Amino acid sequence: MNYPQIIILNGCRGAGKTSLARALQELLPQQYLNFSLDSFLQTLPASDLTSLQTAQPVQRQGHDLAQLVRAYHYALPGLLQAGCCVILDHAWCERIQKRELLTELAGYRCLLIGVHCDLAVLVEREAVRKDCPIGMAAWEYERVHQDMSYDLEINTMGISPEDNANNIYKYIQDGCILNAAIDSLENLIMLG
Ligand SMILES: Nc1ncnc2c1ncn2[C@@H]1O[C@H](COP(=O)(O)OP(=O)(O)OP(=O)(O)O)[C@@H](O)[C@H]1O
Repeated sequence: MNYPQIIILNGCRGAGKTSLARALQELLPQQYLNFSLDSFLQTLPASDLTSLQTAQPVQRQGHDLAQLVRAYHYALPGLLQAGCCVILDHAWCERIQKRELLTELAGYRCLLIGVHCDLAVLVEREAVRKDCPIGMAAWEYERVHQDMSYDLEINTMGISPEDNANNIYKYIQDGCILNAAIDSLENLIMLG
């Protein structure tokens, strides 16, 4: 089977991307690494990570969140060139970050998936978490799917991560069409 080299799950914080990524990793016969910005943030000094998660300024010299996001994107071709398959999850909200990600992935077989969930549910899920500032879900909700087109769109409400993973696997087994990453990149370049 012609598996995608990279599966991107783009959706708001709390939409269920990590749960879906884990279910998909278990289901797929091909091994995929689950790689997210959190994989990078976990390498920060613990107190800096706590500051980030509570929307406090990080005082330490050299801290640059935009640089970390760039590093996250730039690391991807290295993983793919080494032969790894990757499930990537994040809420890409800024046009420049969407363009940077998709530029790095041009030329790779990329399955781009939009992960949706109603705002009211996102706000409920956000309220019980301790690792992100309140209000981020609503901010992301307005931006995350802007200017993007997807190969596949899924909703995490009323359907389990395992069932959504099954639907994605079926899409891959049916010889999935992988046009959305390049279509989205062309659109983002045109928008400037
Ligand atoms: N399909 C689903 N149905 C119901 N609840 C779900 C579903 N998927 C995830 N959840 C719940 O929603 C919460 C957030 O899930 P998850 O961590 O997977 O989201 P996320 O999009 O990866 O968030 P983040 O971007 O912050 O890592 C968790 O409590 C999880 O149990």
